[in-house]
Amino acid sequence: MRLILLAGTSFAITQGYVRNVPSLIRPPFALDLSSAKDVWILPTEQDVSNAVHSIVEDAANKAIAEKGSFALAIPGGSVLTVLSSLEPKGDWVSKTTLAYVNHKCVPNDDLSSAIHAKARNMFLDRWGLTNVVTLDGTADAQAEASAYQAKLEAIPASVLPRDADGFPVFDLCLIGVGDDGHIGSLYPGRDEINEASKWAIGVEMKSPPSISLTLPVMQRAKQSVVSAAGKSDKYPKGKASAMRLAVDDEQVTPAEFPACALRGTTVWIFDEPNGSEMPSRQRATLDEFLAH
Ligand SMILES: O=C1O[C@H](COP(=O)(O)O)[C@@H](O)[C@H](O)[C@H]1O
Repeated sequence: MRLILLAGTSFAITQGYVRNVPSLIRPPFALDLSSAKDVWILPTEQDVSNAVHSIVEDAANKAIAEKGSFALAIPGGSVLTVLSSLEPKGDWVSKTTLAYVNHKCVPNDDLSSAIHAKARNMFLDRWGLTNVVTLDGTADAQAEASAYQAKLEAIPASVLPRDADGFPVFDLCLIGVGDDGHIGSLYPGRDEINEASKWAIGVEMKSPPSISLTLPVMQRAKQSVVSAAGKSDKYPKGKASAMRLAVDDEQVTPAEFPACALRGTTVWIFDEPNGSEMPSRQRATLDEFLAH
């Protein structure tokens, strides 16, 4: 892909298409909208869960070996269920700083809608992970987003490194995707996906509102992962069509389907049903994934 910068507007040329991508690109990050390269379709939901567990532990061990700490960002939804069956090995938990990719602006102990309350209940308390960047628990999304960014900025760069553009670089970012293509709380058809300088933003689309990490932060994680496996009450048919749009459809834009903006930077892991609309994609066993 080639990038042409013209009078403050960026055009990405991908596979013969010219796309107008206003202010989304903050060098040196190119928005690569060609098909995602790092896509794994594993046989079962359990395989996907095991693959994510392995990624978390490997990323933690590697980060701790390199810099003595592990900076992890997690979303809500099905990823919480995946993490709830992880039994941490070794002592990486005590060296982990956890942040949320997105979070509703509600009190942190609200078990019905606070990701933090759910995560505590499902695994954080059991793991003993207490070093968590939480919201203040108000309903003011803009103030919460500013405060969240300030809390992230206060984390030393030895724990949460910054890149050359000043953005934080999480060791691992697990990113939730909805079947409308939203990532974190960056929804289709809204301006938030274009945010190119803040680390966290307020999203007042639903009630209660949310905060979300921004696309540049998601893109800059050392490693980022989107997983989709099984079905849920929200997605009784799974997310097969959405995942195909996310990784393979070269016509969709981030404005229409934000998840496609992660193609160049993210590892995508699906079970067979959620990968079923990608018949030409290679299949792998869990062992092959773990050995790669
Ligand atoms: O709306 C949301 O959905 C995503 C995806 O949820 P999932 O249950 O389908 O994995 C979630 O990650 C995010 O936190 C939530 O706000």
